[in-house]
Amino acid sequence: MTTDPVRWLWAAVAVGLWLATIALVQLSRARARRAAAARSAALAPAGDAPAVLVAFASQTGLAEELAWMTARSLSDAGTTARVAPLGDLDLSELKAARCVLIVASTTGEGDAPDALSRFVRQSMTAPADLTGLSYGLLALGDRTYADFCGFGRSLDGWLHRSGAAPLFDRVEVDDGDAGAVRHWQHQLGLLTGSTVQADWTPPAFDRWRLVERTHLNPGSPGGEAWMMAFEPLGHAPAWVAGDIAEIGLPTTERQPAPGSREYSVASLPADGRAEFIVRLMHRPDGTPGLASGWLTRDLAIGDEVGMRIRTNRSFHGPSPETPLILIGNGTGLAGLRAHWKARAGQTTGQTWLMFGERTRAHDAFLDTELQAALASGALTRLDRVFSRDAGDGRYVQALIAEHAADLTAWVDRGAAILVCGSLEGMSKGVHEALEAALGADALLSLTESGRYRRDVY
Ligand SMILES: Cc1cc2nc3c(=O)[nH]c(=O)nc-3n(C[C@H](O)[C@H](O)[C@H](O)COP(=O)(O)O)c2cc1C
Repeated sequence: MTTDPVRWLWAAVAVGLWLATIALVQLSRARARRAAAARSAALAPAGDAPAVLVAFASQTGLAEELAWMTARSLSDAGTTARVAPLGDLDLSELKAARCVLIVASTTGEGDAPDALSRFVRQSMTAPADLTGLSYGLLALGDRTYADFCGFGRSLDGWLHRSGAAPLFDRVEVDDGDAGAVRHWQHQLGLLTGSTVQADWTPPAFDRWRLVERTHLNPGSPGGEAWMMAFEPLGHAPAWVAGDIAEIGLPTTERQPAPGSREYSVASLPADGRAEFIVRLMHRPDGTPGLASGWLTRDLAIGDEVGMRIRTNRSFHGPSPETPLILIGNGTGLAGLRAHWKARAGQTTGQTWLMFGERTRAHDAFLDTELQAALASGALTRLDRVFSRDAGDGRYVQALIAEHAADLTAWVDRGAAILVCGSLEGMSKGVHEALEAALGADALLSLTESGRYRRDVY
């Protein structure tokens, strides 16, 4: 044993530090426990208070799917949850919820999903009084767009200005990034005090086999467009017109991480197959696009792919009696086709298709089928425009201007409008043409009542 007083002094200091560290750790653990308890209290339905609200703002269905997974996580941890579209809530309902978890995607150019247009106009133009409301926000976006998570961010700012208190920092998800989604799950775990988190991997992909591939536009000045048909091997899911398929990409050297691409489904379960229109894309160096090159070039008839079909509520059609105006360009014909097929053979309101592509000679996609649909009454009217044809040079929006009076009459009779195709150029041009034909207010109220819907990409 040492008798050196300096060593004794150092030993005493070391023991003191050690004790202080333990005390600090315990204090911070107690603080963390108190914070977790406070957050759980924010979640736990007090008395007969309603369940925790999980709200979603979704354009193509992913935010909705994640909202349901969030609710399931909460209920697995013993916290009752209810799911609602954010756009259907008014401010008093939101405030009364006291605790809301929101999954919000961004669409267009940093915009809110279409179903939120009324909410944005009526509720978000100025700060509201949401004091007493706690919220967690999962913002979905994609960094390849200029305004990453634009809507999620403005929603967060508005909630904050309205006096609502964030439970944790906004979680931003870039293109479905699994790490960010796990972070959201972790936050849910802290809220509910549950450490076990069910696996959130989305439903497994079903196996499908490529059975047919047809070149729709040989000789076109534009990129090749292919109609591709897949048959299910085993389980065949149910879906409706407007839904979206995710096709799994093979992992290769160029694509080491598993990925998927989304396509509008052009057929219905009754067809016994899932059909898509795929445009062969090229990268700046001229090589075929990763997914489109694989689908239209490398995949052979008989080859298998993994695929799952996702509900895309914001592009579902109206009731059969409602007159329907379908507007689109290029591969957007796929999403529209499922709609007129769904109305074939039913007593329906009239169905009018407006379609734009490059040349009549090479790009009159599915012409034989369109003529048959006209003959059978599945389509009642067809107008097409070909932008590269001599003396024409107009895009699909030109048809709206040209037939504005008829279009207005259809809308006055209750028609719904579905638009499918490219975001750049087409959807903006079509939107402006519809505003010019119908008036901005009328178009807004069509959006709000779900009679104007878009699936643009
Ligand atoms: C037409 C379109 C426009 C988009 N615009 C943006 C955007 O401006 N900013 C962004 O961060 N993400 C944008 N995204 C990416 C979406 O936010 C992302 O795909 C999200 O997961 C979609 O979720 P949802 O299925 O719930 O709508 C856009 C996606 C599409 C299809």
